[in-house]
Amino acid sequence: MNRGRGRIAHTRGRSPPMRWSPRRYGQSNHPDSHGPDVGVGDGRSASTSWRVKDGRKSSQNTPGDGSSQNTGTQLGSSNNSRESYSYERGSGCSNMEKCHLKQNSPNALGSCFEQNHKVASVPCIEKDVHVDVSNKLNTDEQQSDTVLSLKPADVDALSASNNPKNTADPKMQNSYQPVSVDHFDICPPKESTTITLKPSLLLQNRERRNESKRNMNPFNGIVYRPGMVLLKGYIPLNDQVKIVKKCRDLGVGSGGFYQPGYRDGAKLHLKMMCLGKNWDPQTREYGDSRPFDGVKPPNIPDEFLELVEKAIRDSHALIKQESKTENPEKILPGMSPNICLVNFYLQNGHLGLHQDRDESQESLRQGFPVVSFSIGDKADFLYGDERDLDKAQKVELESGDVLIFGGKSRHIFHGVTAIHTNTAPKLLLGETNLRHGRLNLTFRQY
Ligand SMILES: O=C(O)CCC(=O)C(=O)O
Ligand SMILES: [Fe+2]
Repeated sequence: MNRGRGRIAHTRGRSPPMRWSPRRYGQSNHPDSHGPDVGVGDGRSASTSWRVKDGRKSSQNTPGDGSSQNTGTQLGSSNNSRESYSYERGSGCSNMEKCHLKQNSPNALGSCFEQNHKVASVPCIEKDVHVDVSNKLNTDEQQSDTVLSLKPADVDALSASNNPKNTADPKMQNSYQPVSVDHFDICPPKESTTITLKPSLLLQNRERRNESKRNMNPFNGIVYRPGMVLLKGYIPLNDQVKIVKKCRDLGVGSGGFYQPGYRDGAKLHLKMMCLGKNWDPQTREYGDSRPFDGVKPPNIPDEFLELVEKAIRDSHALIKQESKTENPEKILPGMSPNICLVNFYLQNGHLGLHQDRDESQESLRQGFPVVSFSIGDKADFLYGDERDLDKAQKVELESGDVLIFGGKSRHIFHGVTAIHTNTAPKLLLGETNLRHGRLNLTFRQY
């Protein structure tokens, strides 16, 4: 599925205000509507830690009456940043015919979170626990190793444990949403039966020529606005390969990739792993370990930190040149990252417009930048001063690009609306076996 393609001309972020055309999204009335992005029942079970949410059975809701829905208004009432993702969640389940809960609403914003809307043949007891009986997997699901697989018996068991009467520990009743912690492999080993066609010699040569041109003639830097810089093609291919391999190894280990979700049960449409510190989407706080399994996130590899430092230095040189200022740090402060959020977007992955505001007050006040590495498939990155897609600008981020936003741009709303399948450099795929999708690393200083 390619939801974004062809909507808007790519104009390096200087595009006119965008218009989302609901009709292009089929039955959905909101652009951010999409299908599930978590694998469904392929027989492998995830090591999933289930905790009780609030003991209510969602089957008590009258289908379609909206009573089980969380609304953007509810979420929007808080100042916390990442919850704004939720505003961008779909307005309706794309599988309304089969969806047990029929959580749909004609209202455009935030009325339905498409919480992994798997269709259910048995009553679902949590909004995000649906069981797919359709046996229809989309491409992304087939690629995902992360599986929240529930059989009717599991649902019964969960239903029983979810009943407050059956819950031994009353404290558990307001505890964590289920988190799937099996380790998602961004570079799954090739199956012996898979025939991989090598990229044509012509294509490989073209990529090699581009790569050596790039090495001779460094990056192409663009200042989009004060404090926001894009370093096009900044990360050399061999460094991209190293980053992918490192993230792969860390991602399958302890503290590796998992399927994050919000407190209300909505899932982020990406896999995530934290380095340095843990960021918890359920509390939107940073901590030293992951609340759902107690694991301390791996350290940020030194090579990553060196690259961030260099990118900031080069951005300063660019700002100095463009703004004729002697003090580029005033426009884009430097920083020493101690957090790195690693996201992997499958083909239908995306991230709603949000601000990154969970770092310390001091960090935010100083405007310490977010430094973002893009690797793999291209993505449409949207940004603007308001949480409004119509007013956002778009920039296409490609493998090797580094985007930095700090200073006056630290609080931009930003998000990812589409991943362009099959656009990653073939050489990168050949060297790493990176799956289709996009790897994104954002570095911050707490
Ligand atoms: O994937 C991206 O480019 C942005 C990621 C992001 O905004 C985040 O992790 O907060
Ligand atoms: Fe962000």
